[in-house]
Amino acid sequence: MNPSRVLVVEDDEGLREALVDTLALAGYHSLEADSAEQALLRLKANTVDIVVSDVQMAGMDGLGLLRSIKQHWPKLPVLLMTAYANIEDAVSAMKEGAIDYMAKPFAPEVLLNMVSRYAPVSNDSGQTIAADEKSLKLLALAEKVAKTDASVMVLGPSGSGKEVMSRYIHHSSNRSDGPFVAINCAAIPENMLEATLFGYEKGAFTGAVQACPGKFEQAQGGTILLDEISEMDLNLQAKLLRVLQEREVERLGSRKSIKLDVRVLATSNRDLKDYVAKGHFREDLYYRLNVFPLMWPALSERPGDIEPLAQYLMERHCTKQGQPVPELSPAAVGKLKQYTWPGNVRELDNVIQRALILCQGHLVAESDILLEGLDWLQADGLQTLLAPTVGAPSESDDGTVAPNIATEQQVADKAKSAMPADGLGNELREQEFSIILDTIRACDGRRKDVAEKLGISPRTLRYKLAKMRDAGIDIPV
Ligand SMILES: Nc1ncnc2c1ncn2[C@@H]1O[C@H](COP(=O)(O)OP(=O)(O)OP(=O)(O)O)[C@@H](O)[C@H]1O
Repeated sequence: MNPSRVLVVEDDEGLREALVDTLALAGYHSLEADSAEQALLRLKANTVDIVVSDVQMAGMDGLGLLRSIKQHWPKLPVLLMTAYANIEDAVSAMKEGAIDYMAKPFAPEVLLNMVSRYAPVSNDSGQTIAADEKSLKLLALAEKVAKTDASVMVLGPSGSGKEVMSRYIHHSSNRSDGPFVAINCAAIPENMLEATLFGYEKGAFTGAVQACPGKFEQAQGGTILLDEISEMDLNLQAKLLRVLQEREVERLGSRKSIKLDVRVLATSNRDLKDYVAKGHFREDLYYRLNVFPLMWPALSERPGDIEPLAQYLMERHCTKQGQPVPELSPAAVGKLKQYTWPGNVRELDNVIQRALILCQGHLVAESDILLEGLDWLQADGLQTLLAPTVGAPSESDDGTVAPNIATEQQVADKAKSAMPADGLGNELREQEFSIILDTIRACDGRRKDVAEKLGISPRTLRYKLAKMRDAGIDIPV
C-alpha cells in the first residue's frame, strides 16, 4: 500500500505547508522543494508520481522546470499553479506538456481532484491478512456479499482495518477490474465535499476554473467507498440519498444527469444506530447504505491475527526499504499477543516500525517491542535506548507524540535517523493531545463544538486527530 508520492514545488513556505497538509490528509506522501533548482535535485534522488509546481518563482521558474522535467523524465506528470493574472502563461505551458493548471487561490479539493486523476492515493494490492477464525468467517461472508451489488456498511473501531475490508470486497467482486475510489468524508472540508463527490462545471463556484468530474463519476464501473460517512453533514446526506436512489448524479452548476453504475460501500467507527437516534444521521440513508452490515472487530477480539499481521507489516516495511526481514522472537510474539491494542492494527503497525528501528541483527527481541503506556513511561527515554544506533534529532515537528518515532522514512534511513529527542516538544505534544481528548469528551464527541472550543478550524482538528490516530491513540467517537 505505498501511497503515491507528490513533489510540491512552491517558494511560499506557508502555501507549501498547506499543500503538503492537504495531500497528507488525503493519504499522499509529499516531497518539498522551495525552488525549481531544488526540485530537480529532489527528482534526481527520488522517484515521484507527480509534480505540483508554482509558475512564478525566483531563479528558474515553473516553465523552466517543466521543460527540464519533460527533457529528463518525459512521462512524469506536471501540474502547475499560477495566479489568475498569469493564466495565459499556464495555458501555453500546457502546450509544452503540463497536464493541467490551477489558478490561485484554489480549494484543497481542486488540488486533490487534479492530483488523483494522475496519481491514485495508493497502489494498494488489496492484501488482507487474516488467520483468526473470527476474521476468516467474516472474510468468507464478505466474499459472498461481494458478488452481489448490495451496499455494504463496514463498522468497527478506528484503525481496525475497515478500509482494508472494503478493498477486499471490491477485489472479490465482479467489479474488480473497475476503479476503487475511496473518499474520506471526515477529511474533506464540509463546503467542498459535495463538489468532490458529485463534481462541478466550470464557474460553479470561485476557483472552479475548469469542469471536474466527481468521485462518483470516477468510480463508474467500480466501487466507491464513503469512508467515515457519519461525519457528513445532514444537508449533504439528503443529496447523497437522492443520488443513491436515482442512481444518477448532476455536477454542481449543471442540469445534466449522468447515469451511475457504481457499487457503494461505507464505513463508520460510530454506533450508527445511536447516531441516527440522536438525529445526527438520516434514518433513510442509514437503511439504504446498511443493506448488508459487516462488523469488523477490534484486534483484541481476534488475537489469532496479531502474529501474522505483525509478520506482514514487518515484511511490508522491510521490502519497501530493501532490507532483510528480521524474525520475531517468541518472547516478542508473546508480548504482542498479551497487549490489548486500543489503536488496533494501526497501532500494531507503529509498534512494528519502532521495533524495526530498535532491533539489532536478525531477531526482534521482546525489548524492541515498545507498547504505548506500558513501555514509554518506563523506557528511561528512548534517546538512551537508541543512542548507539542512531544519530541526531530529527527536524520534523509533525505534531506526533513521542511514540511515533518510527516513520517509514526513518526506517529507510535507519543508520542516520533519530527520534525527536526534544523532550519539551514531546511533552507539549502530549499535553496538546490530552487537551484535545478531554475536549472531545466534554463535547460528547461533537467535532464542530470541539473545534470551536479549542479555537481551531474543523480542518485543523481533523488533521490533528488523524495524526493522533496514526500515533495509535484511540479517539473517542
Ligand atoms: N487485515 C489487514 N491486513 C493487512 N493490513 C491491515 C489489515 N487491517 C489493517 N491493516 C493496516 O492497518 C492500517 C489501518 O487500516 P485501515 O485504514 O483499513 O483502518 P480503518 O478501520 O479504516 O481506520 P479508520 O477508522 O481510522 O479510518 C492500514 O495501514 C492497513 O494497511
